[in-house]
Amino acid sequence: MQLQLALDLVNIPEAKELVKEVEEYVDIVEIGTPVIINEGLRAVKEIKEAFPHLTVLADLKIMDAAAYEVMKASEAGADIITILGVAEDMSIKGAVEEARKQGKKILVDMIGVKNLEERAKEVDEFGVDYICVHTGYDLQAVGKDSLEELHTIKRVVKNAKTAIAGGIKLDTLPEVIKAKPDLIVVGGGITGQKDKRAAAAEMKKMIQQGE
Ligand SMILES: O=C([C@H](O)CO)[C@H](O)[C@H](O)COP(=O)(O)O
Repeated sequence: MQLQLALDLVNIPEAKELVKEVEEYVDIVEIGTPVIINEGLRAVKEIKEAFPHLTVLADLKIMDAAAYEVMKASEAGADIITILGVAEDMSIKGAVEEARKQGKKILVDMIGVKNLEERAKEVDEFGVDYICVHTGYDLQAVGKDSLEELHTIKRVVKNAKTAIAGGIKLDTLPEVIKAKPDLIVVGGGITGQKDKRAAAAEMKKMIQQGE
């Protein structure tokens, strides 16, 4: 199980400070969609240059023009790029093909997918690297989480790695760990804490103990 730090509500200098604080405990650093909207792919480039040893994920949540956007994120230094599960099959296949050319990986974000079981099976056949269930900020605000959905993809996904994102905190992490996803994405559960390093260290310890 790997731990991904999601950076969403920061600018580039703040992102660098944050990564410096917790890098020892995280496996992947996500440059979140809001950061890319604010700063562009320059954020991916600067973080990869500052931390070349870390795996960097660009959370583009691609919906269209997939091959082109995967190419651009790859050029900026992203190791993993996200596309939406609700995108067209052609787009997801195009993203995978371009990622293979570039030596990168594709994570499919299943946010908003209505028939999760059916779509996860389909997307899994396209050769994607990760399938991620995700409760976005707007549904987190009304108390939703993705634990049930994680159990669903764990059951039906045969090839890709499984991942979960959305509102995971220290107190909800044990239930997530029990379901054994390959990747656990945490944003506010680390970045919103006073002692971010301690939160990341504790999460990493819990994940390692759960393996
Ligand atoms: O993808 C995300 C969200 O859509 C905003 O871009 C977050 O990175 C993801 O939800 C993880 O962050 P937390 O929910 O704060 O853990």
